[in-house]
Amino acid sequence: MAILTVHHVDHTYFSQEVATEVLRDIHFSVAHGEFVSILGASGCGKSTLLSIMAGLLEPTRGYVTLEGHSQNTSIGYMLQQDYLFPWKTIEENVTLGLKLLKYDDVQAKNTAQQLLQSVGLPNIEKKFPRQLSGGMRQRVALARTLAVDPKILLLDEPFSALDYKSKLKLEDLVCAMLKSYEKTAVLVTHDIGEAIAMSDRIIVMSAKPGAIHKIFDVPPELATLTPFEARTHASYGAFFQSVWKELESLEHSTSS
Ligand SMILES: Nc1ncnc2c1ncn2[C@@H]1O[C@H](COP(=O)(O)OP(=O)(O)OP(=O)(O)O)[C@@H](O)[C@H]1O
Repeated sequence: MAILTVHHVDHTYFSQEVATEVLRDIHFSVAHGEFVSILGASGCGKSTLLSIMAGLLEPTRGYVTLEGHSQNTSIGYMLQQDYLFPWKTIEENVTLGLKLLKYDDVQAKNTAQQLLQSVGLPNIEKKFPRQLSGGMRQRVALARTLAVDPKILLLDEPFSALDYKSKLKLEDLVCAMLKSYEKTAVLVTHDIGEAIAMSDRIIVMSAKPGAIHKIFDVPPELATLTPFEARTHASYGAFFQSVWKELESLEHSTSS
């Protein structure tokens, strides 16, 4: 069953009387528990689409539904930067959303402690973001996103600022957490390997204006593995090539 549907969305930015058509007729659904990646060239409108899905931006045409209703409560958003508040402790950062949801202090602290433990960061509640590495901060951001128990997580290149090893480790952690909390996710990325390793389906977007060019089902022998295992599986290379060719064909069609 579809948890989120993007219904024929168009978007045009208007600035200083210049109209830039960024998205055209984007239509797709994401099933409960599914992991979908959106892959496309820089500037093709991926972040714009994610902002529309999160309800942060009103599309020029079309709409988004969450479980059949016009959205947008219960969506978690995780970005390239962790956006932790530097003056708040890790515990305060993770419990912030829970406080807004009127959790009492003890409940909020327990939830934060549990989540920090599951992302491999026990005993850091009283520390401040500046005392943590980039990878640790993104793990805190993941705990904060999951704390409010969103129905769907929207991930906008959350690993791109990390070193390669931290990125691979966080990919595995995110997938494990999504599985254990039975969450649905949509990831925007430039990284074909990351999209293959993490997803069940990959949406390839063309540019100017951004449109859905092709949707790949990730072969089940890869989709059922952890991201790290998928990257080293025998069929990874051939599938990588198919996705790569599709992106290359788009580049040539726009540059010719
Ligand atoms: N607020 C805005 N006003 C006008 N144009 C904008 C605005 N935000 C984005 N754009 C333009 O819309 C297009 C799509 O931007 P968007 O950030 O959605 O693309 P993207 O695929 O996420 O890019 P990247 O992969 O580089 O992050 C770009 O040409 C960008 O310059």
